[in-house]
Amino acid sequence: MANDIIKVEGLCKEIKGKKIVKNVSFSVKEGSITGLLGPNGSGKTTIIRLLSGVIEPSSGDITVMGQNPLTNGEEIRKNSGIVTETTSLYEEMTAWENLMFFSKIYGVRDSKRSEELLKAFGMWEHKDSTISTFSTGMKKRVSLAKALLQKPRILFLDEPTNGLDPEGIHLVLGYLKALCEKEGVTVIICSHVLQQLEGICDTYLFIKHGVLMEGGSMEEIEKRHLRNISVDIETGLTVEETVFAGYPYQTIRKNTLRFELKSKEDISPLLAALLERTWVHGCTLKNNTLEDYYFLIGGEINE
Ligand SMILES: Nc1ncnc2c1ncn2[C@@H]1O[C@H](COP(=O)(O)OP(=O)(O)OP(=O)(O)O)[C@@H](O)[C@H]1O
Repeated sequence: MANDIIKVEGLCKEIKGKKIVKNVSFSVKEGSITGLLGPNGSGKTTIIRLLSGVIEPSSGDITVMGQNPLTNGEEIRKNSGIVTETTSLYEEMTAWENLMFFSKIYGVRDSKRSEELLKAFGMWEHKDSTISTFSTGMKKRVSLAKALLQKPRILFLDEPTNGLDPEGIHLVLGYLKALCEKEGVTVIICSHVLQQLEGICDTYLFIKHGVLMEGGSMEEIEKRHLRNISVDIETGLTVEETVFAGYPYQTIRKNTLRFELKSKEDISPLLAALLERTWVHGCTLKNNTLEDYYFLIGGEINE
């Protein structure tokens, strides 16, 4: 079992009399990918800044890699990579020159690391082009390579997919997940676009108005919150009723019925009953996405 690389207990941050982070507690396992999810202004960036020691908490305890960010922020930042919304690359230098420049600053002697990272993020063939000629997505990939140069133990990513097209998001998150798994990097990734992180993170933390509403793996969240489920089934069933085999349904479109079930355990007997009668070509759960849970839990929270 991996150890906790980040521990946060009763964290509060007030800025100019406004409570931004409210009594937040969580821990992060080394080598895991954690998604900090919430709408604009919910406090995600503030939490990242508190963890990396850029700002001080009003109260509460934080331990990152066994250190207190307040007193050992420098040490934490030395062992972390960070990608914020601004790229922090030199626009008039090439991708390669940027990585060579930052390698020198970080004390990374072997240029093989830059080569390996540019290849991992699909940027090797563009290494000699200047950053100013790159699209947002290409800049983002070089920024990620830069953040990973010194083999950080923790990678903080603040909205890393902003400005990327759907294909770019898929590629960048895919590369990132593979690389971090290989190198055992712990990743904290902030996003307000919940669907993008579905399937990427080991743990999800839902933030709303500075409050941590829920935290856990997708399975844990599902177990705690999935009550009734909606399932769309593509089938040839044509009976003019609203209940089949004891399960209520409505017709969504030709050959697609939406069943309302009490639990996932109902899916197999329902499909078996349908298959006895006719064909079934597909079955999709409709209300178990991250976003569904976020809104379900957000609606339940009583601040
Ligand atoms: N230095 C500051 N002074 C005043 N208010 C601040 C400051 N920093 C953050 N805030 C406020 O704190 C709240 C949370 O901001 P934060 O940037 O942490 O949210 P976020 O969840 O990262 O949002 P986004 O998704 O837009 O990046 C916002 O209402 C913001 O206006």
